[in-house]
Amino acid sequence: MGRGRQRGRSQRKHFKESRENVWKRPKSDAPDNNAVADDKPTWEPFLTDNPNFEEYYKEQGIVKAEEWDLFMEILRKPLPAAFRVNSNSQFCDEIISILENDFVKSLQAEAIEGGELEAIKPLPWYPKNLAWHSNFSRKEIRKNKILERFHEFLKLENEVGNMTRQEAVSMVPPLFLDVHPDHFVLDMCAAPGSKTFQLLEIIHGASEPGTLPNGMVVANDVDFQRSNLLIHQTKRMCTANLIVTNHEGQQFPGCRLKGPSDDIPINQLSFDRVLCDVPCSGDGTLRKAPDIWRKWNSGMGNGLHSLQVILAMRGLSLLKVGGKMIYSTCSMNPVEDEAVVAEILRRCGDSVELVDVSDKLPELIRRPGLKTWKVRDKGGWFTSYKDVPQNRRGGVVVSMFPSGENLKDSTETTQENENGGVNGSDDGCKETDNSVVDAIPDEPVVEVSDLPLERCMRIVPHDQNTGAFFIAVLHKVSPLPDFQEKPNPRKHSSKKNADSTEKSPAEEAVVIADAEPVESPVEKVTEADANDEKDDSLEPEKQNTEGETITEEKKGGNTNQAAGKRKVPMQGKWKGFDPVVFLKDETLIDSIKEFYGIKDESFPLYGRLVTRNTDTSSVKRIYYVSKSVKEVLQLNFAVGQQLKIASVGLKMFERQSAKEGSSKPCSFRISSEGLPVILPYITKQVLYTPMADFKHLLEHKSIRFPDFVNPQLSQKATDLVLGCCVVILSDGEEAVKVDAKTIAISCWRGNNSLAVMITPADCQELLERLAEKTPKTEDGSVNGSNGDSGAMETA
Ligand SMILES: C[S@@+](CC[C@H](N)C(=O)[O-])C[C@H]1O[C@@H](n2cnc3c(N)ncnc32)[C@H](O)[C@@H]1O
Repeated sequence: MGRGRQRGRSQRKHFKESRENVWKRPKSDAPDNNAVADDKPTWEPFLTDNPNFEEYYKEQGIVKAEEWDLFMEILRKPLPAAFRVNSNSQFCDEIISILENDFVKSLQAEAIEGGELEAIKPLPWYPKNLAWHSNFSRKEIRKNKILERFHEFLKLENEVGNMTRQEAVSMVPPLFLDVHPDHFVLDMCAAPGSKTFQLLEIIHGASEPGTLPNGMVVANDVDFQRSNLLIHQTKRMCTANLIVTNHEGQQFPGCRLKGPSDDIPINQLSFDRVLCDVPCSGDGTLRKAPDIWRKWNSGMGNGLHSLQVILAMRGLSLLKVGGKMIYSTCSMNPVEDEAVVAEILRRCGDSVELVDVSDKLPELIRRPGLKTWKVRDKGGWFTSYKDVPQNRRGGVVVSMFPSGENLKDSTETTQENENGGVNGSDDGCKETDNSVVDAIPDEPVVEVSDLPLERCMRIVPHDQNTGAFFIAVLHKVSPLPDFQEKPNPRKHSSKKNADSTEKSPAEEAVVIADAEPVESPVEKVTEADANDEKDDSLEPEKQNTEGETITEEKKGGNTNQAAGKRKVPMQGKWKGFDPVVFLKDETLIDSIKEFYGIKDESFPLYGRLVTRNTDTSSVKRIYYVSKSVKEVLQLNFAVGQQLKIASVGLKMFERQSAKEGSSKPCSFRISSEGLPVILPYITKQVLYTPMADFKHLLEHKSIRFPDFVNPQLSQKATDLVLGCCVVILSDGEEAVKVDAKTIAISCWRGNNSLAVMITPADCQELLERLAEKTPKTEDGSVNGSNGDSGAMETA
């Protein structure tokens, strides 16, 4: 059975930031206030004008003068929807085939009606026809009756993890990162997680069923609520190779052990690949988030520049020598793009190169990075830092300019200004030979960078009917200058309080712009939801003699709980975060192994199971972690829990609820999320079921033992021990070898019946896939289901 699907998510909640009416706004927002006040909110299209925006980008020469009108025309049009098929899904080929053979044709008439030649088509630059562009906006797909079947298809496949709706240009950065399955990858600003999902797909790309890659992804985001979107997003992918953390990227801990340790294979946290997809003004997403038209001003980009520089610098310092990092934004603004890349190249000297990737993905139309640009603030335009009056130097910093130098006073010793930008070139950085055209004293100068910034890429909307994006590929060729390796001091914090949810206007715009899930039922997230082992009181952790923070597991009752008080969860020094605890309770682990017939040599459980509760007796969920994640967790314990972990591993076992009943030998059932990974190793509690009974089970959610179509199955089902079992679709009732195409579901063997333990969406999706596999009879009906529900008993 393949990965990339999750059957049985519980507690689905709806994402409150619904983006319905994205192209409408309340009339009260309109500058024309002549509208009569009315209790009823009235809606009108968003304004798609902003003179400041136009003036800014004309002046920057972002596109040639003759292209300007087309650039603006396309920017004002709603963004066509794009989506990706999950390459790890066991139904990947089937989904692509449905797109190619069904929807390409069936939607064409509607596309022609709208003046387009094609309704949907694969993005030519994305490998293996996995990514698709549609000529309909998201709103059209939602509202147009003729597109209803397509809409339902997208919704369902997105929900079960077979597809992801993602803006086309946002799919680009992971493709340039050159990730391999054994890489340790850091996604520094990861929420809501569409690129993390892509990175995980690549990491898992070559794995056989039941095997895990050697690599892993650490997905980090400072914003707790957005991290929960990310957790939800990546749950749709069956992965034990992910840690989600919640740090300011510029402070991301290096977890460096002071001395070598025989027990811990790695002695610091460093990465082969880093994705630094920074917070930005987001004007590349104007077509998707037209409210940015109203909010946009040049201060948004200026205000983020210094944070972007220090995020990128921290990314590079966490990168291994020989590793690669992508710096990307969904902004067109050179102050957030080329100026940041230029500054990090200056700071890193010869240790980092900007990679020329012009020969990669030739079908992707992009433009070279700019070599010259200007800086604007309320005071006007500046072509050089020397022209910036003293009273504007708080907001405009020298690193925003192409030379990165205060040309007039370049010999002066200058200091970091309050925004964290660096004045002058005496910050220990290599001097660059940026040229200055027309550098006559007191005359306006045009600075042109001599750094190879043309190697950066800018994707503009009118080249291929997309949003805009900026991407730079960096290669660390040697250690950074010493002083650049350390995390940035707190004064560079992006927020006063790292855990605060307060946002600058620009960050707010980002949140709106890239909160990808629109109508998908993404969980509404709260801190309590994320730490949803609410009943679990937690033991304070103890320090062992080597300074290791340890959490003790107790076999007895929970004394804190007895006291009737819920303590604030505590993960080492991190308040509000449940602890991460390696499960060491041998009795419990042995009972699981015995019940499902798992041999530890083939599928190690010891050392690979973690919980979020110090008290084993009240653990509700047990997570499985890959060897790579285990090693990072060990290192993290050894360095005093520097990582603030929001989520880790793959939910593998869940305590049976009272509703399900109890199974004496083992009180943990296999979670649908974890099933694909453990399936090849389960030798007990398995029922091999031919198509007719398998479909019957999915259709009716439960079968009473006498009602199996195949009478031998009645006996085999009765022979299972009361409790969780796994039903595998097979040709007969005999065991089959599990492979990537094996279809299996978690079930519950009750007193008199067998019941599925997967969500209705998962049931529906499986039934649709199976209908495609089932030969049709002459009258066109589908074979393999007896259509007779019989009397059912729920678990
Ligand atoms: C452009 S979005 C990232 C989009 C994401 N890479 C994706 O593809 O889904 C930028 C993210 O940076 C986060 N962020 C803002 N400041 C940050 C900081 N100092 N450290 C880490 N993340 C930060 C925001 O919460 C936001 O989720």
